[in-house]
Amino acid sequence: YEQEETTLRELRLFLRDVLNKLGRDRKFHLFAKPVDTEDAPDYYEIIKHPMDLGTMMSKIDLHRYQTAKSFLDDISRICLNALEYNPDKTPAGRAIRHRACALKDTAEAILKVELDPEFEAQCQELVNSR
Ligand SMILES: O=C(C1CCC1)N1C[C@@H]2C[C@H]3C[C@@H](O)[C@@H](O)[C@]2(C1)O3
Repeated sequence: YEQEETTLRELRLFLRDVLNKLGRDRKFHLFAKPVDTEDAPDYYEIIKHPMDLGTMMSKIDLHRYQTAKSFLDDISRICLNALEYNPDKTPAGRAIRHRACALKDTAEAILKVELDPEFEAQCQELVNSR
């Protein structure tokens, strides 16, 4: 049991570090907090599964991520929502779409370099065993 808690603690530390790296990049600031309906009144009519980097940090602390894959799934959700809501028809929409793709690619690139596949496999085994 202790070994399992040690593994999950290490995962939380790793994921906070990844989020901090993404949060330091100014071009990802628009993904930092939930979309404000003041700015986009129809946003939550269109986007049914909103996600943002601040919510992800809370989810880490709530022990909502048992694997790095589930963390990446939420990053992909942020990207998908941005592509869905922001059409490729205006410079503003294109800029958001570009940054959404950069967010996803950057997160995947960090994990490719910093995440040990063995460690991720150990996390997945933990999920399977529970
Ligand atoms: O999709 C997003 C965010 C980017 C990733 C989440 N928004 C929808 C609105 C449209 C556009 C301009 C502002 O109205 C601002 O509120 C938003 C925020 O950007």
